[in-house]
Amino acid sequence: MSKSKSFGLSGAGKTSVSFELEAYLVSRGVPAYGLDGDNVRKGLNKNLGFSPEDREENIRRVAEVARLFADSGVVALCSFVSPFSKQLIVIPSLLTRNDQHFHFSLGLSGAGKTSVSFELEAYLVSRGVPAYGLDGDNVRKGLNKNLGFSPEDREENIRRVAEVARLFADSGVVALCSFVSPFSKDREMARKIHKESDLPFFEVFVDTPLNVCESRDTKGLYKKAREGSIKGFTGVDQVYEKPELPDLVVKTVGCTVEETTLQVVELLEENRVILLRQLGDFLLSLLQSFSKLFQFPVLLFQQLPHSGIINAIVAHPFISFAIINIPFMSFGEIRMDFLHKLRLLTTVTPSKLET
Ligand SMILES: Nc1ncnc2c1ncn2[C@@H]1O[C@H](COP(=O)(O)OS(=O)(=O)O)[C@@H](OP(=O)(O)O)[C@H]1O
Ligand SMILES: Nc1ncnc2c1ncn2[C@@H]1O[C@H](COP(=O)(O)OP(=O)(O)O)[C@@H](O)[C@H]1O
Repeated sequence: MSKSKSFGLSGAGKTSVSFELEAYLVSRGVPAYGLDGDNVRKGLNKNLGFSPEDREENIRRVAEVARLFADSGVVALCSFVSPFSKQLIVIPSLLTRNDQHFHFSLGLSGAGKTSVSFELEAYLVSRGVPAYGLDGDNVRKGLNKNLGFSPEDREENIRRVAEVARLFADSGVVALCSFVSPFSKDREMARKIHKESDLPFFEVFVDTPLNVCESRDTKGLYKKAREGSIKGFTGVDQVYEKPELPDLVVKTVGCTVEETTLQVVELLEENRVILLRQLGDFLLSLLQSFSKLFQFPVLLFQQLPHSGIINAIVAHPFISFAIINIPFMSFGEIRMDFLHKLRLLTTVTPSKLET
């Protein structure tokens, strides 16, 4: 996979080459996403103009976002008019496109946002759902390294994160964002950015009491804040506005990271971001009756929800191959789609299959 960044004069054809390349890569199963003036200057970099300083900041942010994409396994194809050329790292990946969505987890420092987000990312990726965690560690050290913790900087931090998450969602990767995000208006802005693009947005409040966060003091920052060597620390000398209507509230006291994560998984299942567990049961029972009837069904599966089911199917003596493309569909729609595909492959009528 070659590294890619196109530069040139406006109208030189950079964007169309990038689009062609994106389509080519995606059609061959290589996740790729084009970043250009259209999707970056209208969102993430809309507060930048065209002075030399702003152009430099524009490219710096693009390079940082491309790095995040590369880190998530998506080839970033950047088309910009710019004299500041920097090579972008591109990591080929076996991940496939999936439906878009954005998950925003917020809470005090030490609440458990990052732990839950990591666990959730691993859960989703292991099930073939491309996901990538954005947090203070990978964002504040790169894209947002020119921001601090004043209310204004926190607002800009969340705005940029929401814009980057929107790009991730647009590329087909679930963006899992863990930020303290102490101000309601900033969270509302993040929600609005997604709603305007018709992207699902879930706000998860990791509700861990301040005294617990403080006793965890995972980074030793509460101690410093109490001693006064850090100013404006959330929960100590800066306000934390509790979310009024989050999509989910999770607790972390008296339960493990896995248990807390499972509650978020359930939220995503309920909203059909990930497949319902019952789909697996349905497929297995259908396959069993199908193979009983015809001995050699030919089926090809894509994006199976649970690895246990894949193993059970692959191990099945009568099954060689299966096709199901499972996007953002309801259980009933998936069922219809499955039956339709089986009909194409055989002369079996759905009513026969259902018996
Ligand atoms: N003043 C102050 N207040 C709060 N947090 C501070 C501060 N200074 C540094 N840190 C560390 O930075 C992490 C929070 O960054 P965020 O980007 O999530 O903050 S915000 O959403 O812009 O409010 C947060 O990381 P987490 O512990 O992972 O939440 C802190 O470790
Ligand atoms: N159920 C739980 N969910 C999340 N974290 C938990 C849970 N129980 C204990 N913890 C611990 O709390 C700490 C949370 O730290 P971290 O995830 O870095 O928080 P944050 O990202 O909100 O600052 C970790 O040490 C983690 O192991």
